[in-house]
Amino acid sequence: MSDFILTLDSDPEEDYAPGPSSKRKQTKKPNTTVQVPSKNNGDANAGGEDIALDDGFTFDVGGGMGINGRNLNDGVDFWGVEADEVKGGSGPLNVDDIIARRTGKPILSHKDRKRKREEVPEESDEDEDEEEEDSDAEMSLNDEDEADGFGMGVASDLEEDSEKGSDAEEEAEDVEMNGEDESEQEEEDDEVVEGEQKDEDDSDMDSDEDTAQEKARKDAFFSAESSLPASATNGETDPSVPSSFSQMSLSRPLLRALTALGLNTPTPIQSKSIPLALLGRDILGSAVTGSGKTAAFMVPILERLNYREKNKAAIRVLVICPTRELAVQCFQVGTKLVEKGGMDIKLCEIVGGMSLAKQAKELRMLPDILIATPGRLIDHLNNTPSFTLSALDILVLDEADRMLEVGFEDELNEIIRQCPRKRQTMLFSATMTDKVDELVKLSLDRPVRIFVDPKRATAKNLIQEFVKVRERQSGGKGEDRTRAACLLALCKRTVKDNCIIFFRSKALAHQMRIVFGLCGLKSAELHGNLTQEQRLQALQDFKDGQVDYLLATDLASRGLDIKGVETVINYDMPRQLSAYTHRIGRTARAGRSGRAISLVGEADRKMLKAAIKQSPAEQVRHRVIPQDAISKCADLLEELRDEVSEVLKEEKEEKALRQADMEVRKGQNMIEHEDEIFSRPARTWFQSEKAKQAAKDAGKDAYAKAYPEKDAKVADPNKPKRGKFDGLSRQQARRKHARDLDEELGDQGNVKASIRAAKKATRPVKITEPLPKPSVKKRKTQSGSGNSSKKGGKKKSAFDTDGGSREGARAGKSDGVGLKKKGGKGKPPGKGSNKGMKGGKGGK
Ligand SMILES: Nc1ncnc2c1ncn2[C@@H]1O[C@H](COP(=O)(O)OP(=O)(O)OP(=O)(O)O)[C@@H](O)[C@H]1O
Repeated sequence: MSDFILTLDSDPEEDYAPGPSSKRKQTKKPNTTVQVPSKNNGDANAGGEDIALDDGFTFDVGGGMGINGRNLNDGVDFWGVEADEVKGGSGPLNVDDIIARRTGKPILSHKDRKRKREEVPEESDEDEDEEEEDSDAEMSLNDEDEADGFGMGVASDLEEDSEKGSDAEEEAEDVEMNGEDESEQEEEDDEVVEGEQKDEDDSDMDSDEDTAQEKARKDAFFSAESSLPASATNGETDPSVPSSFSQMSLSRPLLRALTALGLNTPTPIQSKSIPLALLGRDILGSAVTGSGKTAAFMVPILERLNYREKNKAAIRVLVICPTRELAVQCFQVGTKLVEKGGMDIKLCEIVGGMSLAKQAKELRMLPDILIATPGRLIDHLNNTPSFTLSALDILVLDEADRMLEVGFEDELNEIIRQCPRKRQTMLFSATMTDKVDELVKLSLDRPVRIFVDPKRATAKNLIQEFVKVRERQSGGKGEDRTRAACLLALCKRTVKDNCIIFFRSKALAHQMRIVFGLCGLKSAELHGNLTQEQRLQALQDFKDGQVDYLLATDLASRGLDIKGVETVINYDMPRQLSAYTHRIGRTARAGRSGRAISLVGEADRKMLKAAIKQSPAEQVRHRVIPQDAISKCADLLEELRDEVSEVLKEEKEEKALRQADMEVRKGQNMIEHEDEIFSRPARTWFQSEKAKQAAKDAGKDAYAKAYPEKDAKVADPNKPKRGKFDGLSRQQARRKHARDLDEELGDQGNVKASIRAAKKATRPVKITEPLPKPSVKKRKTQSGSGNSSKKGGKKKSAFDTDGGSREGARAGKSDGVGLKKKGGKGKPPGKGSNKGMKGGKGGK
């Protein structure tokens, strides 16, 4: 493999043009009525590591209540009150505004900066000078590093990489070897990851290695190829596989719609699955990302609906998607086809975060197709009267492997339970599982497996680059700091726009957005901690080219089809190969080109190997970012540290203000709409609170397994074990030692014990606080205070210090004050006092 991997050793490469005409359109913001987010957003990613910028960071979820005159609110859920009934609001909190306020400069997109330069040439010069100055300033900081020799070692190291780094496997080995001399903490991390990776190996990487038993089960479960029509069973080269939509005997309106949308020739997955789907067969479909799987199920659905009994309204098709964004996108594809074809088919999207009342109203109209996320669908199944799935003919699970994962399991079972047994079921994903155990629960009926080019996991025109991240590259400030510096260097020098950057945690994505803003890079974030409005806005801004970078969690990794995405950057490698495949699949879609750049650190080495293993060698590159660029960015990050904290602080304060404002408005709405709100029956859920919590915990566990905390504590075999005397006082330790010795010596134990006692008696006693020396007589009297109290004397408290038991307890020690040696009778110092106490008892 080594011969095929190119090394890119320099960064400024503006001329790199991943895709022809793939630029996103700069459009005016449309008035859209579609929304996004979800509770089940595939974004089980909360937590995870943070960069070292601010550990105590808490998230802003923004105001989010404001409608702000935008048309985004049609379906937004305000505790059941229609959106237009909610008044006021100040719009979502935008961290860019805070940054602009603090820096006094608006953050412009790459395109806007360019346009500004073109429009006002003089200003443009100024701007350019400014940028130059900035970089000069950074340069000088970097020079200091080089002057102290720090840069040299790393530079030589990188040169070494460049020479030998043409072999990606070697690269992985290299990372592995480097791990050996890392810190203790990192060794701990390694152990955690290795354990996890082993599991992943089982589930994710070796799925194609079936045992004979599993093969037999699959043969029994799946439809035999011979039972399929010739057109569907053979490969792409088979002339009987339809090579055009017109050969599929589709109705005119549908053909018209396909042509209008520019879908002239079916993709391989479409060629193979549409004819079978039209026959009503259950399908398990898999093809690389961006290969047109949505149309592969949407076209046969619409075609079959064209021939339905039109006088009988019913919900006939259900498409389930794991995220709201994906459901919305799927709804849009279906709606466009219906509109362009002028078909009489009603679609309805049922996703979380949108108005329940509005959705209930739409459900009552009995749309033909429902496109839903699981949680909201179940909510309606339980709480919207007369809504049922009893007339369902077709069930589609988009991103089916994700839907089969822990976290969605219970909800999926509940939905399947409510679907009629006799139905057509279609499952699609780029990383589709064909494990029978997972599929049986969907009660498929002899499904047909359509795995297009199963050996190919990624798109043909997708270049995958890997950047090695080493702690010492940022002056030993930690791997996270190096990662952040590498990312900044990449974005400042190479990837100027049309880029999605994936992060393992929401907090990290947010912090990096602030860093980007302070560096003048225009970005938006997309993850589950944002309000629906913020998520929708982020996606729209990115699609419109208003922002250059979309900083996202895995919420955005599946299914999203955003035209013009040229680069995907993995700030950190995901813990599952399927997640990696989906992330990088956001670029190089529908035959276009694209590239994925992954920052690979110590903990990522297994995933790196797996990623390389699943990709053709000619698509894999080793990228080297020049050390001086990394150092400059590391210094810049250090400089920005305080400012980032300040922005976070300001954001938190603003959020608190908005929260208070929101509460007031919420209260007002509650008063205004009290009757309506309280007249509704309480909503129910299919699970008990306990079961819901258990499912949640299972999801969390699965997440924790997939995303182990970096600093998770694991047993370190090198760590010295707890000593047998740890936690014991000196006296207790001596006694224990003596006991052990006695046990060891057996019969001789008594002799040794006497010797020890004699030795001990000759030891000087410690100097302690002098206490009044009580006379033995007095002690005796006091010790017998229990009796004396019976005789009418006041009972002494155990805490009284003027005698009594406490004094007695200390007497042994106080007796010896003044380095007085004890009498050589072998009596330990405390014994006298004990005796005194006993004497008291004896007085009873
Ligand atoms: N027959 C076709 N001809 C040209 N373009 C097509 C065709 N079918 C689909 N496309 C386009 O390909 C792009 C990707 O399609 P789609 O989102 O369905 O891919 P996918 O396989 O579902 O991807 P993922 O696995 O990431 O979910 C879309 O922009 C779509 O318009």
